[in-house]
Amino acid sequence: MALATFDLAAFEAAHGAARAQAAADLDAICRDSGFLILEGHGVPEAVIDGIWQAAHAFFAQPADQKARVAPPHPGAPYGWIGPLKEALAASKGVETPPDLKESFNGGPLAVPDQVHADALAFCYQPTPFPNLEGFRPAWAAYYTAMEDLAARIMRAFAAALGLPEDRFNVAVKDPISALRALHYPATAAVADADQQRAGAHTDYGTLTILLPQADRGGLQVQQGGDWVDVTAPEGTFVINIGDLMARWTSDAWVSTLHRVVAKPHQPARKSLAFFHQPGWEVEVAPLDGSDTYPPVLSGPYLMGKFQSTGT
Ligand SMILES: O=C(O)CCC(=O)C(=O)O
Ligand SMILES: [Fe+2]
Repeated sequence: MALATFDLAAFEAAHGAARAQAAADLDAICRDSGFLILEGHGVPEAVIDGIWQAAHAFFAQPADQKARVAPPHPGAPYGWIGPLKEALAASKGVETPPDLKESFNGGPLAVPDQVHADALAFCYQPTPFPNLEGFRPAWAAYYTAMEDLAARIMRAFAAALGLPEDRFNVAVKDPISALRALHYPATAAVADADQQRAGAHTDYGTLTILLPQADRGGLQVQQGGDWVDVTAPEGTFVINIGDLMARWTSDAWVSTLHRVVAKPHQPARKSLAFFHQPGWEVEVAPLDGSDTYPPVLSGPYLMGKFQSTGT
């Protein structure tokens, strides 16, 4: 499926009717598919090359090395989550075999001055970084670039919803976003129909910035009951709406079901997913004042979702 494209730099540079048109186009995409290709993102190539190098070097290590940065206790969110440890479909209440993947996960780079004790015990746990030369600076540079990009997209989202462009500023202050490097090993000769590389799920937060490995397919989005293949041209990101944006917009915007399909004899694939999540205590309630969804607090909501997927 060719996803619709949104040029962020062009939106930011536009004035008057052109800006309103770009915002209306973005609104239509978010109502229709909830997935888009982002151009004009401005993330330097060196930052992207750096994180790819770091991810390749990390996953190439033997399992016992990777295990040194496993989450320090059950339920801790960051570090290396080894193969067959997570089933994303479980977040939708669907029982499947575990996903065919491993991941390295990291949280906010700094702890703000005043944080809730639960936040400190969950999303502000330190990320256990591997002892690989260059890994940590490359990770931090990419994480920072993603935070900045997410804040810019949230301004465009506000415009698309006909709100003041700073409407989500409070949500992007002290965000508790997570960056996840994913590795899906090459698949075997036989695939179990129920087992995917990442089971069908929606993302939990406001928006996800995904960078799939070029020339490796597998990401599929559900459209009209069918699974449709998605690819991203090199130099772009795939952006999708998460559940919090659907809650905020009373389902006017869609948090679309997606998965990474497993088929026999696939080569290994990697991706980088940045999950933007408002600050721990940000309340998300329908912007139209309706009772489509009860209000939730960003942090506890995320924690509940996260805990549903561990095996
Ligand atoms: O690897 C991908 O392309 C998508 C991963 C994904 O959807 C997720 O981790 O939430
Ligand atoms: Fe996802």
